[in-house]
Amino acid sequence: MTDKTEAEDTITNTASRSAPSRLGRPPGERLPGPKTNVCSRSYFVVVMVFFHVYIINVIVLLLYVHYSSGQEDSRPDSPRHAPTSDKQNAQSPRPPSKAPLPRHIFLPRIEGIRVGHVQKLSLVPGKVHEMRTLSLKPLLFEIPGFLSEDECRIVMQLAQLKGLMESQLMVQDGQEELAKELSLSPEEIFNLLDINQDGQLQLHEVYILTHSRVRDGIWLTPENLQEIYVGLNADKDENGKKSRGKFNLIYHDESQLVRNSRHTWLYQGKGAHQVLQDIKTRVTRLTRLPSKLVDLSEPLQVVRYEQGGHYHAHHDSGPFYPETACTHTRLAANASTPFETSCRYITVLFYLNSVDGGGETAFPVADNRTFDEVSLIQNDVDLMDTRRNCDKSNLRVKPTKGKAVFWYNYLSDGKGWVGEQDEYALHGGCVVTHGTKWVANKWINIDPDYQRQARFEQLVGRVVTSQPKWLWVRSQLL
Ligand SMILES: O=C(O)CCC(=O)C(=O)O
Ligand SMILES: [Fe+2]
Repeated sequence: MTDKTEAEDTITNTASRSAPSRLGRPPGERLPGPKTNVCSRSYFVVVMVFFHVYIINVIVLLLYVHYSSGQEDSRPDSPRHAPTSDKQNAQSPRPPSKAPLPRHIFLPRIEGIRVGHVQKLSLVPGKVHEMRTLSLKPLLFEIPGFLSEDECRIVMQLAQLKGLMESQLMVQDGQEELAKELSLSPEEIFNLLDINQDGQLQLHEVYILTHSRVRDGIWLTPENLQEIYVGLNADKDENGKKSRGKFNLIYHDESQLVRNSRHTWLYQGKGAHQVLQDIKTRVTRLTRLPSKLVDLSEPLQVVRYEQGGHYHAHHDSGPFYPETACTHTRLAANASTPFETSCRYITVLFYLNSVDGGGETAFPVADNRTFDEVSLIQNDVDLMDTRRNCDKSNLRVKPTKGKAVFWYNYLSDGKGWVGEQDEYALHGGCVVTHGTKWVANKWINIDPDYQRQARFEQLVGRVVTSQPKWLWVRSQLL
């Protein structure tokens, strides 16, 4: 070939230079004949084609990475659904927009089959756990030996090291301070409850009172309520003073607390004691939920009851209405909502020791045919009273070291997400008659409002690079 281009020349030269010894030719010597030129030209074309394709691929890839990360940074909600202005892009972090996020998670729910059904689980290498269905309403299971003896001991020791505080249900530090600062007299407290200020507590006010026993950390027995109510109505001249006196007694009696225990919180994320991280991993396997949901849930709560300690029946989660916000996702709530509740989809309760006497976990209405709130208190028998009426509960779980029980506090919405609160999930800790009782709670928080949960995850995902994963600066949950 005589009309060979400069490029071809370069290629043939390069080719000949690159393999002198194998071909047994001195460096710089050209391959003879036209066949060689044809070969080198096609070789050149093939190489160039590959080279260009490769370069184009790299450019396309770089452009894709550039644009997709830019979109994520600048659009907190959805790259496809929520285009934002440049001004918004300059601010970080920005409030979540209302654009709906596509659903990509469907929550698995373990089937109970029937009461007594046993399923084998592989949660830790070399060990098989057995999970037994305890009730279908609520969906409740027990797993003996979920924690080893060492794990129980370490969790209790870590809790002691951290220090346990008085569990005054729903009375937050700030409120205690506030109450002290206000130094309310029993009369003033009475007036606070007497909504219509007519000097009497009407049925609906008593109702609020009975329900506010959970809110205010005070437990009122049916007799107490009756005394207040009947007393007020019986003698119109005297009733005010009489009832207020009784109210005084009730309000200051410590044994009337909704809960009589001490507790602390143990962080389970990176850097935490290995046992705590292992427990979190095991819970993720047990519940089959995406690990992100478990990671973003509350820390482990460790509780210690002394002899005489109890926890009256309660729900770990509140009911959910459109205007209710979940405590854990309030960061992602668009507007301030009038009600806030803890949204604990699942409770995993671990028994860290075997209790000498009492201390069972009672489920007063488990597997009842129907749920009837009114029948919880009948003929002076208050099924929610775990100091007196645990023996009348439908189901009681004995605290045995290492055992875990877990249940769903919400029903499914039938579409793979969280539905309504399960009223049958009512439970409490029976009074400890001998010794002490140690338990730990792992709650898995999921917002029944999918959009809010997804926005919360997005927001937290962006903040965690510089801050600890757990954003409950001061938990309101007990
Ligand atoms: O102590 C128990 O058995 C129950 C504890 C409990 O329900 C709770 O801590 O929320
Ligand atoms: Fe509970």
